[in-house]
Amino acid sequence: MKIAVVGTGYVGLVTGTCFAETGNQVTCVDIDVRKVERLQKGEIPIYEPGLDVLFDRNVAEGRLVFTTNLAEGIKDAEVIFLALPTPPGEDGSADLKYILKVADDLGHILDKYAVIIDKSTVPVGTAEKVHAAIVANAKVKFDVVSNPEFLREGVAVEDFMKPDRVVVGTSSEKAKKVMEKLYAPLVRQGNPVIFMDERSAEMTKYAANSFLAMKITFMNEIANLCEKVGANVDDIRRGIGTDSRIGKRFLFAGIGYGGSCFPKDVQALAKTSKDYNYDFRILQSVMEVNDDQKKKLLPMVDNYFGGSLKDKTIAVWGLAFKPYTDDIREAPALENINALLEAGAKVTVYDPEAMTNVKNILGDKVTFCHTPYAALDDADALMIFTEWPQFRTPEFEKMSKLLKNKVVFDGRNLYELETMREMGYTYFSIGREKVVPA
Ligand SMILES: NC(=O)c1ccc[n+]([C@@H]2O[C@H](COP(=O)([O-])OP(=O)(O)OC[C@H]3O[C@@H](n4cnc5c(N)ncnc54)[C@H](O)[C@@H]3O)[C@@H](O)[C@H]2O)c1
Ligand SMILES: O=c1ccn([C@@H]2O[C@H](COP(=O)(O)OP(=O)(O)O[C@H]3O[C@H](CO)[C@@H](O)[C@H](O)[C@H]3O)[C@@H](O)[C@H]2O)c(=O)[nH]1
Repeated sequence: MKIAVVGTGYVGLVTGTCFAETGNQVTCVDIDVRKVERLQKGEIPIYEPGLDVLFDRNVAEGRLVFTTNLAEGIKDAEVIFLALPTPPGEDGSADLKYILKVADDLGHILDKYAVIIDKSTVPVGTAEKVHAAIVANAKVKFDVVSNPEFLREGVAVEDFMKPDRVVVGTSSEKAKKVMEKLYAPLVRQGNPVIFMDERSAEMTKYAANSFLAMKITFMNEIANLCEKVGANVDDIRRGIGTDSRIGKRFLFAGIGYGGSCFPKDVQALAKTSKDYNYDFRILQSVMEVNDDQKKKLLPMVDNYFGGSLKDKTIAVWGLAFKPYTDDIREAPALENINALLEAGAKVTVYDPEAMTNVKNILGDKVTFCHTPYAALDDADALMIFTEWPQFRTPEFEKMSKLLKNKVVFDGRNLYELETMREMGYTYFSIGREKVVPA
């Protein structure tokens, strides 16, 4: 099949590469000239594990090409994916300007039937808006389908190639057949392609993300209560996660959810509810609790240092919003670093993949270090925001020699309380008792 993917970011590049891998001829289109130049040279602009192998193979075999020219990119395409940004507008709603601009362009240049696929996360009613924007100028027939994406960054290739399910919203039999053919190689193990109408497909995406954000937030509230009543949230997680009705995943309490999706999608669903005069109370609480959770460690640090962080040096491990990505959108680390800087602290940081992106925002306001240990040298305390595997079993003896105070503020519950006690650390984590040296 000949496929065009418009927007070559985290979703578009993974979508394009994976569909090339299943034998399709894919052209990825992006307006970012520098990005397209890098892709044409064989460079992947994002860090996404496993993507390079598929990318290299499909570029080498000529199934994956890149252009900045939309008309050239969609020439002869049977399907055209829109994998464009939908950032929050000022009122929290998803901003559709990128999608509707491309839809308008498509209306002028479509010269044969194609299925236009909304892959971006878009509010209910967007497929109709995209249809209207194209039809205003189109000389040919086309269908607009809603096909939300559920991949997670860091495991995007695996999620895309082996999806739990594929959701397709369409009222067109012709488009349905095209979508069945397209996804057949990815659902061979029996995972379903679930067909529904466009509005339900659009809503399914927001329901999934909001539910997961709520699940995490529930555990964060349990964690906060655990601290007060003297219980351990990790035990609670094991105790309830083994109930198959609850499930083991997405129950990890921590420093709040971040990333490019959960925060904006919960906000956008709340805005949709408001637009339809429905008071979606749980969503309001989820957003409020998560905002507080992200700042949770700061008063503990402040208290530890007697109410002033002026001239203290705080080492930070982990900048990305989660491990195995370089993405720092809505990363809890950033908000905390800014607060530390405002309070007069110096900050030294280490992250295996996300430092370049942070450098673009913070410049020389913080010190970037080449190893986790270099960040600890002469620091007054360590804060942890991302559970990169290399932070899980550090050399505690070495850490003790580098740090001025043996104190760790851990937003990801990486260490056993017993270990920290034995090593003589003061250790603050989430939803577990504070460890103080005997
Ligand atoms: N990142 C994820 O994990 C993820 C997962 C599922 C769904 N989504 C949704 O997918 C959509 C895309 O997200 P993303 O993270 O890939 O975004 P992104 O910002 O990484 O990529 C978007 C790309 O679109 C390009 N673009 C903007 N306007 C364009 C135009 N007129 N023509 C061509 N290209 C244009 C940008 O240059 C950029 O490269 C969003 O709606 C997001 O909510 C994201
Ligand atoms: O038990 C957990 C699981 C996750 N998180 C946090 O939740 C955020 C999101 O994590 P994750 O869902 O793994 O990453 P994303 O790549 O943002 O993926 C989410 O958002 C995507 C974009 O819509 C969807 O496609 C995915 O299905 C959905 O999981 C991160 O800050 C995590 O640290 C927790 O705090 N506890």
